[in-house]
Amino acid sequence: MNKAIIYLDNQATTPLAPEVFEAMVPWLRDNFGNPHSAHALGRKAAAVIEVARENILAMLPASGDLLFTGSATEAINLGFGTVRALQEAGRNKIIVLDSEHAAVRDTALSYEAHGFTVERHPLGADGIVSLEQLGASIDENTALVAAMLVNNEIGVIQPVEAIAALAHEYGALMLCDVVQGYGRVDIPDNIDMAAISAHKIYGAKGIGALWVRKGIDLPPMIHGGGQERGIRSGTLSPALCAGFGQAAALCLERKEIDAAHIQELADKAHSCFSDWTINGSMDQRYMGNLNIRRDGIDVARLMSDVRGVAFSAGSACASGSGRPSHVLSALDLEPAQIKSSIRLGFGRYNSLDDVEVAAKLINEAVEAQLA
Ligand SMILES: Cc1ncc(COP(=O)(O)O)c(C=O)c1O
Repeated sequence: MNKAIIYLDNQATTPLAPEVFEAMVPWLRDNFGNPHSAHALGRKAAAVIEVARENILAMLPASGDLLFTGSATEAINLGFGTVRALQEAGRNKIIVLDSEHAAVRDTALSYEAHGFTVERHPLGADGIVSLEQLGASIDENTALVAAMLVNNEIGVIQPVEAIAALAHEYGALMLCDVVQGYGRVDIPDNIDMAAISAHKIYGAKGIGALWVRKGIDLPPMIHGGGQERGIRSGTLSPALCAGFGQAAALCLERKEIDAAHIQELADKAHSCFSDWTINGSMDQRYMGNLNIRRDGIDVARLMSDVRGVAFSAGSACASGSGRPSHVLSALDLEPAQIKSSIRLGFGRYNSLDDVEVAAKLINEAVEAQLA
């Protein structure tokens, strides 16, 4: 691991776990069979993919299938395909929370061109959706409600189980982006689809998956050789799948250890950054995410002054766009407060020392700015 830089950006991506690397190597170096070939080499590769699938399914609701994709973004795009059949049944409304990742928000918006109305549902000042307000928006025209489990920018946990129940009351489907929550926060049993990504759970980039409840009509997205039940054709990478499966198995095995470690890092960070204000709910949050603000600071300057710490100014996906974070805007923060916010993301491989040293560097640079 690169120790020259203290890595506190674990929502953008996580380092590869050493065990994941070990699980992938044989499938890159020695076992090159096409998993879709019928001979012994192919069957061996197919078998490792099925073991990976089972390992990933262990932390998802029972009674569903897992389709491998190239990323969570692709999985979300795939899942949205379900609205087509619902449109034929007269449903033409999609509801997404205002804090959804661009993968959900922009996919939803792309359906406006196909006759759907897309509602971006507002949040409370703590970043959590009001179930009462959401319930009033869902109706018999609603095809799909999409809500994320853990927010990538501010770490708040949405009441996904209750959201799915509301969607079901009106016969709508519920898609949950569990990218930041999988392996860390329990996933409710009543959702209909879930998108996950290996590189957020100490796996490799380039692979994600869509979990879909049995019986849901999911139209094919990529046509070709008929892999992944004919829905997502293309030769799977046994190495990426094996790594993803190992990453999931490790998350399950280490769930309590990792959670305790993250809590310890968060406690340390909360005391080191006591002069800052936390953005988003303190009660419903994943502790590995700390989005904080300090009035009057220039975050771009802070990031260039503190080069020894990898952290983020808002969402990594939005950074560089020059636009204010849509999630922080949804919290009703002033533009100046949004501009003075940073995101620190703690992970399995961070130490208390990392947090302490990073906090010292960041706080010193801030004091110099404010002096
Ligand atoms: C909440 C959330 N959803 C979706 C994605 C997209 O994941 P991927 O990089 O696998 O496409 C991300 C990645 O930043 C994310 O944080």
